[in-house]
Amino acid sequence: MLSENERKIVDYLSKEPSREVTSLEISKDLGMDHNSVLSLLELLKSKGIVNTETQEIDQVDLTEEGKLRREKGLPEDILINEVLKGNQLKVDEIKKIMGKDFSIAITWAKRKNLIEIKDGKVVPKVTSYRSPEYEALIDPSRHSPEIDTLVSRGLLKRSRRITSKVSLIKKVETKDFLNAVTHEVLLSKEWKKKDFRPFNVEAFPPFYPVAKKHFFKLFLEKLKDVMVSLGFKEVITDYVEIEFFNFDLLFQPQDHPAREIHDSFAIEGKGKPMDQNLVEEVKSMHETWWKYEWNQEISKRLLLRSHTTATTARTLAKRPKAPFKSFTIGKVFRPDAIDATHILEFHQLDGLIIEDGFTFKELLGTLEEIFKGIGIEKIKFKPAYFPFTEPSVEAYGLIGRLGWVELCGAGMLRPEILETVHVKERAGAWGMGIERLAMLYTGVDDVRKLYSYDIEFLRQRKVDIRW
Ligand SMILES: N[C@@H](Cc1ccccc1)C(=O)O
Repeated sequence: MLSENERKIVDYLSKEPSREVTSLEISKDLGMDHNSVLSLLELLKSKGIVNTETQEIDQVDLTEEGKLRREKGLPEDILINEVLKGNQLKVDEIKKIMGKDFSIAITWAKRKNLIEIKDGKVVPKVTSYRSPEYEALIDPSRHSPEIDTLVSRGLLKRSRRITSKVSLIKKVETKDFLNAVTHEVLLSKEWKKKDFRPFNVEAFPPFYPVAKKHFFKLFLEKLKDVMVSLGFKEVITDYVEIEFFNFDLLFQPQDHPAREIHDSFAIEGKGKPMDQNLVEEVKSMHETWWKYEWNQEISKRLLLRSHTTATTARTLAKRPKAPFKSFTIGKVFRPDAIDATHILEFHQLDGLIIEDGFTFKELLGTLEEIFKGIGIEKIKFKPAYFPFTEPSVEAYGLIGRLGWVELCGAGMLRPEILETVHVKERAGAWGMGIERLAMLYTGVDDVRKLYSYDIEFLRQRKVDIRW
């Protein structure tokens, strides 16, 4: 049984059965894609209807640059024309006329001995010129010795193409089948005279992939779901931040190396004026405890936030009423050398809990709950240091064959911070990096792949979390 396209080819070949034709001719005459013709011929061959003989033919095609040169002319041709027209032009004048083609034009004109340069002037050595390569560029299918030169100049490229020589070896009745039961077919009673085309019920249907969300986006959304289900409210603030929220409000002194705990991307300009009462409170807190002169100008400097704890600082500045639970997930920016585990912009999740009598133990318990939410059952804590929390810890999770993996930094917000924002209750905070977790759950071994646009790669990704 022949398909409609197979039949078209057989019909075409049957017109002049003794003539040998090529797949390229079939493709051109029947208006079918050449690759489809090749695969249809393979089918016909396997059914013993045609014989094919594969040939490889060399062809040359114009490159993008070649197309341009064909339109505008070769640089040395343009140059020599200008020189002949302009009567001993200076090199500088030629430079102006030729623009960025100047050096290619001079190189080729000299190589071909068309010009010489004397006393800063370009002197022609011929009275007219048109390069033989240009003729070859107009019609690259003619085999001329210039083709090689054009290939080496990057104006033409060679490629090999597979074609087939085809001959019909079996006569087949190409029956005209009915494709469907239509109104006309019924009325004309055509169905009594002709057969219906049999369907191949074993053939695979074409694959139409259903669009889905980017797997990393999906991962971020799942994390949000966990936080929301634990009663945290989402807060979103901007990437461009003032040092006041990235550092000062978090009790990182301006003249202290702690300020350098994150190298950051500075941005030109200054931030808008802020709540001056809060500024005064922060100033006095820094000056009382760190004993230096706090400078408001420094706190106005702009940067790309280096941690999402800046969002927590902004939340605190609004003097939230306890009990209060918030989180943020967003990008942060730190200068670094990019490799499989480092990128300059990555995501963090920061959380904040304010509650009367909230304890350090409760903070650790909350973190355990969050990590359980994303399938990490075993967690341990190690003492750590952050300028804005005391006590501070780092949390580690036991993740499959990877062993203990660092998950986040956390601690009880320092009283110096809570006082400046007039929060009387106690507060816990934490910040965790997201990319590493996402890599663990999505089987990606290079952090850059989390941002991939490669459709094939993306189609194969799954977010594999039991939560
Ligand atoms: N901001 C810290 C993490 C952290 C947040 C909140 C409290 C304690 C630690 C970091 O980026 O490493």
